[in-house]
Amino acid sequence: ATILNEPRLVVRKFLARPQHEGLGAIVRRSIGRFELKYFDPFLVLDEFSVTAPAGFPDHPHRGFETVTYMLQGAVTHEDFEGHKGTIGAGDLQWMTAGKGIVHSEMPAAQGTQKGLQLWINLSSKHKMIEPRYQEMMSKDIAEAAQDGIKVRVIAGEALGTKSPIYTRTPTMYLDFTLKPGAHLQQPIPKSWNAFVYVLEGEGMFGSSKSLPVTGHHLLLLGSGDGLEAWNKSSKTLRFILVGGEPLGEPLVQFGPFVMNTQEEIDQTIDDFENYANGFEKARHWRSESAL
Ligand SMILES: Nc1ccc(F)c(C(=O)c2c[nH]c3ncc(Cl)cc23)c1F
Ligand SMILES: [Fe+3]
Repeated sequence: ATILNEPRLVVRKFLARPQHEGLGAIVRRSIGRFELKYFDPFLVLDEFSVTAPAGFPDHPHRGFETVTYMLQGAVTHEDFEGHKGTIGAGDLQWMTAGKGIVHSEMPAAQGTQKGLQLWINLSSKHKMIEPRYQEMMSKDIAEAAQDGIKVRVIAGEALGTKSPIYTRTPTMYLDFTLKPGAHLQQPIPKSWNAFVYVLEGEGMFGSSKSLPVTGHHLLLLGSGDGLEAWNKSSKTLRFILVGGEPLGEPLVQFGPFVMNTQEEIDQTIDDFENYANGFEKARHWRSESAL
């Protein structure tokens, strides 16, 4: 049965290559790299790989959200409010930094920890809200399966299944696994920007005559009412589909500070250096993992 009237075509394709980030960590950055600095409302998509003692030691965030989804291993996060936890394979941490968070994100186990971290911008009216976490264990993430398709619904809705995650900036985040031969039609609100990031196997996206796309590739989708995908290979295909409502606001970014004007960035740097306006607890806090 045809669900989509106007399947979105792939308008740009990027191979995410490894680069250094944090302290000795490796990330494949697709959104946020030079050629694709911002895909409104998305600032960064990192496919990270980190092995102790490397990691992401104490660092701040203001003005956006980080969504960490573990694929292998585990990461312990710890912030300046004393909020601490470990996210293991399949677990999710949706962190709304708002007016300010200082935290560390370090390997929690031996071996290589792998996952995805997506940075979602907040609208000017939400940039200075109180920080907030929404955390889900793998077993609690909504799953649905149908016709050779399995979906884990991180945010939004798919195959009639909804996620409980509240997305301030309206967002969908779907983890799809397609068996050989499967064909997917997933609606996406027409006004949203959307992309696919392939994790495993090879798939066709947008048109069944398009070239197969393999892992570590980011595909920007054009206009239309949804994503159509095919797995015509003999292996399992796994990818994430992420979409969000563009904010359409000015963007001024200084590393982990994302505001709307240079003055707000200057003020943020001043707040951070003077432990003020949301960064008070950074004055005496150091993570236990600090070397
Ligand atoms: N500003 C800035 C500077 C340096 C960093 F390393 C970071 C940072 O923590 C991360 C960058 N990508 C990541 N993917 C996964 C995880 Cl768990 C953390 C990060 C950061 F935010
Ligand atoms: Fe962080």
